[in-house]
Amino acid sequence: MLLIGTDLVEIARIRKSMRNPLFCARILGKSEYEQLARRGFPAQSVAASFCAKEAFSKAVGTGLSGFCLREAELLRGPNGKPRLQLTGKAAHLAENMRFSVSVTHTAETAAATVVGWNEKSEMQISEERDVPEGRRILLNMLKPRGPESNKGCYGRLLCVCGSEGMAGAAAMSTLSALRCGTGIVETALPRSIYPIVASLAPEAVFTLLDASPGGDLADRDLESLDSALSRASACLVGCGLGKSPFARRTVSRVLQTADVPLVLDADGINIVSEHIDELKTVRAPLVLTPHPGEMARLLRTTPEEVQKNRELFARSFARDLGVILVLKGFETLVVSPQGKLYRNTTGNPGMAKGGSGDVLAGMIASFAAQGVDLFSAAAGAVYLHGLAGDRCAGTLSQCAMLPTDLIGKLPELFLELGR
Ligand SMILES: NC(=O)C1=CN([C@@H]2O[C@H](COP(=O)(O)OP(=O)(O)OC[C@H]3O[C@@H](n4cnc5c(N)ncnc54)[C@H](OP(=O)(O)O)[C@@H]3O)[C@@H](O)[C@H]2O)[C@@H](O)CC1
Ligand SMILES: Nc1ncnc2c1ncn2[C@@H]1O[C@H](COP(=O)(O)OP(=O)(O)O)[C@@H](O)[C@H]1O
Ligand SMILES: [Mg+2]
Repeated sequence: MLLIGTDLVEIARIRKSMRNPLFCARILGKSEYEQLARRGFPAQSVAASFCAKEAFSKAVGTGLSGFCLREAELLRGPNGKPRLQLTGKAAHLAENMRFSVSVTHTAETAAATVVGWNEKSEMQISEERDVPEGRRILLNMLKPRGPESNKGCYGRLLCVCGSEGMAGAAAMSTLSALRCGTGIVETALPRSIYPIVASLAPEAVFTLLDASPGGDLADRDLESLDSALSRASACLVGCGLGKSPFARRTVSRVLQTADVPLVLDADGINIVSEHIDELKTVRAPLVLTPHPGEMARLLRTTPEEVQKNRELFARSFARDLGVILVLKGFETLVVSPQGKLYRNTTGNPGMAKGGSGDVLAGMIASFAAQGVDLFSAAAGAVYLHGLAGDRCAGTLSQCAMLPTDLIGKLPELFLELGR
């Protein structure tokens, strides 16, 4: 976009106005006033300044009432070249624009022409406007990896996930966390499923837990869990954990002791939904990632009611409990306790398969472990997870695509994001 404004003034008219001693102070900005004062306020130069202001007002299309005249100053560089210096409302009007000015005069008249153009090309502006919010969040939060960085720079995520019968949930959350760049992923799981998960995720390290003979978490394991938590920069609890006494004690221990960001998913949510006020006593920053069924358990209502009131319920839950809430499903919502809301635009029904949520939980937790603020970690992961889903649908079909395919798509997407 190109803007142009021009103005012509009788110098005699300005000379007359200058008989009022306040005239120059009223129309000239501070630097402009000082430059002209040093030259004894020549009337033709004051007239040129006046023209430049009027020409600028025509270029931006506001007229002289759109800003204070002192805010558009005509200054001269050491070589005499004029330029416009804009402050206040005038600078605001000129946002993202650059201006050039040219002035001239004869014995009777002074004139100025102002030309303005976009600092960024039309294409750049339209490209930026077209970048979806989720992608902007992702690009802001994913810093390029420094050449001398090491795994310690990318966080240590503790995943407390999996149980006999649901080893897959532990594997999928561990793998997706690894694929999102965390330095170390440590997964705490029942000893019986360790060989399965370790063979699927050889990069992870493991803490093995044994249920006591009564089916509860053994005292020895409480120590292992505490020690793993003390090493972690974030923790994910709940994917495929079940609701056994062992799972309940594990969730409660993590909630009570963690002071790093916590992602609570699946059975982590199901377990706290039985005594939801416990969430108010948790010191750690929290993200909860319920699907509508889990949200219904949290609110003691039905999934149908949740679906009818998604935004209202998500907002009030996040506010009342002081947590980030990710209400999953078509157009997943991410809401902060302060009322910030992200509505996702990616994803498709091909993701409506057991395991998609476990993949998402690992992604959010991975970003949180790398130090990304929890709202961005959640919104960025939700966007990326849906984008992976859309790509998978395009190549594998909504029918045949699998949650593990979402993890397989991540490298291609990170490459496109330049990370
Ligand atoms: N391979 C593995 O190891 C896997 C392990 N997994 C692990 O399984 C555990 C149980 O988790 P889960 O989500 O499968 O069961 P659950 O909480 O009872 O939810 C179902 C209920 O919620 C409702 N509902 C759900 N979505 C809804 C929607 N969009 N919109 C509306 N309603 C919806 C649904 O209602 P319905 O439609 O049936 O009336 C039903 O009542 C958990 O630990 C998880 O991590 C799984 O991740 C799979 C892969
Ligand atoms: N129709 C849909 N459109 C977009 N995303 C969907 C759709 N159905 C499911 N998903 C996404 O798939 C994931 C399912 O999570 P969840 O129900 O917890 O699965 P699971 O626990 O089986 O792993 C969520 O991220 C959800 O938003
Ligand atoms: Mg789930």
